[in-house]
Order: sequence, then structure tokens, then C-alpha cells
Amino acid sequence: MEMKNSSSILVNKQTITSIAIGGFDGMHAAHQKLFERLDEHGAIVSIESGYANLTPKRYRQEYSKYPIYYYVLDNIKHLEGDEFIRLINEEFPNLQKIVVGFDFCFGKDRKYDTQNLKELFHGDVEVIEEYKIGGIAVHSRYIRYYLAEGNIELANTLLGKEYKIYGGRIKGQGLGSKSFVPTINLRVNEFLLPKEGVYITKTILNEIEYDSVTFLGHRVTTDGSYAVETHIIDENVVERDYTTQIKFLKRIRDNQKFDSFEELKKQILKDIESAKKFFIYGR
Ligand SMILES: Cc1cc2nc3c(=O)[nH]c(=O)nc-3n(C[C@H](O)[C@H](O)[C@H](O)COP(=O)(O)O)c2cc1C
Ligand SMILES: Nc1ncnc2c1ncn2[C@@H]1O[C@H](COP(=O)(O)OP(=O)(O)OP(=O)(O)O)[C@@H](O)[C@H]1O
Repeated sequence: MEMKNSSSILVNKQTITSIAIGGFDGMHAAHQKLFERLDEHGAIVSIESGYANLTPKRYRQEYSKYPIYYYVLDNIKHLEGDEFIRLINEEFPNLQKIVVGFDFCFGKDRKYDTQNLKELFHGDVEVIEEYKIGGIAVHSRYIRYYLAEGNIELANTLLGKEYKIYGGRIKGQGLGSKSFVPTINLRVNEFLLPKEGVYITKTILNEIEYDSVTFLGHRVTTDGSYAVETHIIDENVVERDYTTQIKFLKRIRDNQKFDSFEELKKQILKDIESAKKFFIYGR
């Protein structure tokens, strides 16, 4: 079923006949609505502001079959409207169609809008009206807000997929397997992390997806430092790969300070039990 994603490195820009333009951090449900309007020789033009933290640049291609071409905002933001269109036409000499959202702005001081785009581009311009789910407009900034609040389910609904982060494996305190349960400790640099607390997650390691629980936050019961730790449920996994992926499904509880290691351990075992129920009986 799944179509292989084309890499922009392998696709000749001459073959491109339609593009969608925007920032596209998140590659969320509304962005996908734009991509649906591309033809089979479509491409994504991603303008990099440097602030992407839902799908940082090098993780974005995973979420579309269309090749993504990146442009640095700082290099193009001084362009007047006609200069921007000239650049686009030079880059994609056979371009016939541009797809953007209702609020798309471009050029110097963001003073050009979709109306200007229609006037300046000699081809088809399709403007997508604001896409909402359950009355909530889908935008990266709202998804960031819901993640920061710990509202994973709503964030995932707006994303149209499970929020996923990538991290590199690091050494923990060495307490986990002795006093609690074994965990994989991660360093996460480029991704927005949801609110502190305990989450039901899936962990992808060595290309296999495991049921897991993940703790995000300051280890207030032990050394107080910030940690991202994931425990893989009912498996003894030998960690081969350095990179680990975590998909967030549901938030279980807040980060808590416990009076003893025994109490924390008891709670961790309860967390694992609720995660298991979730995986068996569904969401
Ligand atoms: C499911 C789970 C829940 C956790 N909940 C808390 C918590 O509420 N408060 C806390 O201080 N630490 C919590 N921790 C983190 C533990 O303190 C941590 O796993 C322990 O310090 C071992 O760390 P290490 O892997 O670096 O050795 C939790 C860990 C897991 C796996
Ligand atoms: N809810 C939406 N409905 C229709 N089009 C949208 C929607 N959100 C974004 N777009 C369009 O998708 C493209 C990429 O937009 P952009 O990267 O600014 O997304 P965004 O989610 O609105 O981001 P942010 O919340 O950071 O402003 C633009 O052409 C934009 O107009």
C-alpha cells in the first residue's frame, strides 16, 4: 500500500509541474490537504524559518511521497512579489500549478498574499480554505501548544498521526534496572518535548516498534536532572541502534516526587499496568 517517498535529491526539478508552498513544520493534517491537490509530478517547497521543532528539516520527508525542496527564509524574504515568482519559475521551469493555504503570505515584509500570487503567477493557483477538525483550526502553533499542555490526543488528531520524536541514546544514572525498571535514556535536541509526565508510547529501536512507557521531566525523586526515559514493556531489548524513536499516544500522569524509591517503583509498575491495558483494550 505505502508508496515510497521520493527524495528531492533524486528528482529533477524540470519534471515538477505543481508545488505546495509553506513552512510545513509538523506535516500535519492541513498540510496533507494541500498535498492532495498536487498532481503526480508534484513537489513541496518548504521555507525554512529555523524554528521547526515538530518535524525538523531532516525528518520531514518521511511524511510525504512528494519530494521536498528547502529554501532558507532569510535568503528569500527580501524579495518583492515578482522576484519571488521569477525565482520559483526559474527553479521549476515547467511549473503549472501552485497550491497554498488561505493565509499564505510571501515576499518582503510578508506584504504579498494569495490574491497577489494569482496575479503574478501565470498558471493555476489553488488556495485551500482553513482546514479544521472538530471546530479546531489545524496549525503547527496550536499543535505545539497542545503538546506543551500534555494534550497528546488532540495534538495527534490535528497532526493526523502520532507525534514522534527522535533521540540519541545516552547513559542514565544506572539506577533504573537496579532500583526501578530498565530504561533507555535519550538526548533529544531538535524536537519539541511534550509536558513533563508519564506517557503511553511506542518505541522504535533496531527498526522494531515496541509498546512502552516514557517518562519526561526532572527526576525529582532521584538526582533532579531532566530526563527522557523509556521503558520497553515485557521485552528485553538489546540496544543496537543509537537513534531511538518515540511515538506519543496518551498521557498517564504528572511528574511526582516520591518519599522513597519503593514508592516510585510501585507507581512505575502501576504505570506499566495501565499502559498494558491500553494496548490490549485499545484507546
Ligand atoms: C514509567 C516511569 C515513570 C517515572 N516516574 C517518575 C516520577 O514520577 N518521578 C521521578 O522523580 N522519576 C520518575 N521516573 C524516573 C526514575 O526516577 C528513573 O527511571 C530512575 O531515576 C532511573 O534513572 P536512570 O535510568 O537514569 O538510572 C519514572 C520512570 C519511568 C520509567
Ligand atoms: N489549517 C489550514 N488550512 C489550510 N491551509 C493551511 C492550514 N494551515 C496551514 N495551511 C497552509 O499550509 C502552508 C504551510 O503553512 P505553515 O507552515 O504556515 O503552517 P501552519 O500550520 O499554519 O504554521 P504556523 O501555525 O506556525 O503558522 C501554507 O500555504 C498555509 O497557508
